[in-house]
Amino acid sequence: MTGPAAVKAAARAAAAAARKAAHAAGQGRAAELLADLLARELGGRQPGTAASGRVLAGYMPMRTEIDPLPAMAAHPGPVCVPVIDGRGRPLRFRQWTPGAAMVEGAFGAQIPAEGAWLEPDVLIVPLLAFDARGFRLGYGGGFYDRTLEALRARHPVLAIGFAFAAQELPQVPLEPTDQPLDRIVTEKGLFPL
Ligand SMILES: Nc1nc2c(c(=O)[nH]1)N(C=O)[C@@H](CNc1ccc(C(=O)N[C@@H](CCC(=O)O)C(=O)O)cc1)CN2
Ligand SMILES: Nc1ncnc2c1ncn2[C@@H]1O[C@H](COP(=O)(O)OP(=O)(O)OP(=O)(O)O)[C@@H](O)[C@H]1O
Repeated sequence: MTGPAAVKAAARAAAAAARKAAHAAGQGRAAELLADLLARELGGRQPGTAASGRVLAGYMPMRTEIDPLPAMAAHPGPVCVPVIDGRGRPLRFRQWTPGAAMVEGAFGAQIPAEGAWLEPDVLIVPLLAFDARGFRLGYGGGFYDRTLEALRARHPVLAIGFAFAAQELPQVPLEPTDQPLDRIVTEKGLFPL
């Protein structure tokens, strides 16, 4: 392997180690800070407010990812989580509620056993590393890049990276297909982009 893919693979290994150490130290009030940002950006957290009309995509935390579940549970509108539809394809999203029956999906992620397929306009995006330009490094499937590209071609999208502060890199290695994040939230609060 040469070129950007090899550079990304090396960055992934270092980022995974940094995330593991941060995860062991705990995420503090990170999920509450994320819920606060969502309420601020989307306009409230009560049923009947503007936020209840917005479809939020979260994720089921795997490995040492920071846990967004409390922020997902606090969203007043529909919430969904990613489902892999095949290599080289954008993610699909299935409705999730706290306590929904889950099964193991591709690559070890938990996915809802049943439920409506939804199109999110706000996404909490998992990552291995991020930088101050808003670029991210994931597990290398290109799933979120393809997904954000497709969603952004259809309607405005708010993509919020959620991570430990220790996952910041000076510059994430880039490829032309990388889609930037609109916001990044860590356990220290909203990260200035
Ligand atoms: N919580 C969570 N759910 C998610 C994602 C995520 O990043 N986090 N995804 C975001 O895309 C999708 C899952 N994508 C994944 C892609 C690759 C690997 C993985 O284990 N990759 C191997 C290398 C595999 C290979 O190259 O063949 C590895 O990292 O060791 C895991 C998940 C959908 N659901
Ligand atoms: N929209 C796209 N169209 C075609 N190829 C793409 C697209 N987005 C990403 N790719 C390709 O997918 C591969 C993996 O992308 P990348 O390394 O950016 O994944 P990642 O962002 O780390 O993973 P993920 O988004 O799944 O968490 C790269 O070779 C990239 O060129």
